[in-house]
Amino acid sequence: MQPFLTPDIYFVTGTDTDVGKTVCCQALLQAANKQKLRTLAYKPIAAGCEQTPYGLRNHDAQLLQKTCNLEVAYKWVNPIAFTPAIAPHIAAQLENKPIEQSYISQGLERLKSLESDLIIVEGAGGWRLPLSADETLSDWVATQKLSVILVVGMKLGCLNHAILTYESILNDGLKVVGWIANQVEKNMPFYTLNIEMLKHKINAPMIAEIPYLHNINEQDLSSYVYFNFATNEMI
Ligand SMILES: Nc1ncnc2c1ncn2[C@@H]1O[C@H](COP(=O)(O)OP(=O)(O)OP(=O)(O)O)[C@@H](O)[C@H]1O
Ligand SMILES: C[C@H](N)[C@H](N)CCCCCC(=O)O
Ligand SMILES: [Mg+2]
Repeated sequence: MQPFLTPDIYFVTGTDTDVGKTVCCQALLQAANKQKLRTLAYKPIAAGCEQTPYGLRNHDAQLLQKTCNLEVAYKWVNPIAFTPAIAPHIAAQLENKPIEQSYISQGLERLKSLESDLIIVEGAGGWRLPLSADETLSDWVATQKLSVILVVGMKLGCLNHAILTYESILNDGLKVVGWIANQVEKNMPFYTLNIEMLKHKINAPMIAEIPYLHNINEQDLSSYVYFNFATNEMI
């Protein structure tokens, strides 16, 4: 019998909230699915949920749940859900449900217990997302020693945000395995010069470049990903 190998796990962060982390997680999962890997997704914390007969549901988490190719219950993809679309630590305070790092870890362990090749973990907000007055989601990523993928939402101001985020991840002792240029604007002025500066500042490959597309969450984005998850090499 083949031994059960542990999956590769990537934590996907972004230069801010709303920069396309979910879109990029979908693209990465679609690429890995085409590469015949068994994929899972984890969105440990989601703020901005709808009440349904089955419980709270977050749109990002539902998209990730349907994009990965192993079937798992919603709760396994998104264990911590808050109704208001606000900073999660504030939602946690309002609802008197503190965000425990151990609970986030348990959720990841549960996914790791399934036979998969790849787990894509989507953060919430940007790198230093507070979980409480004293803890951030990046603390949890550091305890798990996860490899990080940085999504840059290509718009004016992204250079500063990308460089600060990249430096923080390295200072936290973690590896940035790659970054993604996500075109959140149809025509960013001097797009190519911005990409050049990011390539100069970030010592990791640009593993995907996603164009601006309508109905992007419904599209197959796998061809915009230049990373082979089976070999961990650029295509
Ligand atoms: N390349 C793109 N082309 C067109 N629209 C995009 C693109 N990338 C993202 N969007 C749109 O921008 C919005 C934000 O994207 P997304 O939800 O993926 O961001 P996020 O970083 O995951 O946000 P959050 O912090 O809430 O998780 C969505 O409406 C999404 O459809
Ligand atoms: C509600 C939103 N879409 C995200 N899920 C949460 C973003 C929190 C950002 C917190 C902050 O850095 O100010
Ligand atoms: Mg998202």
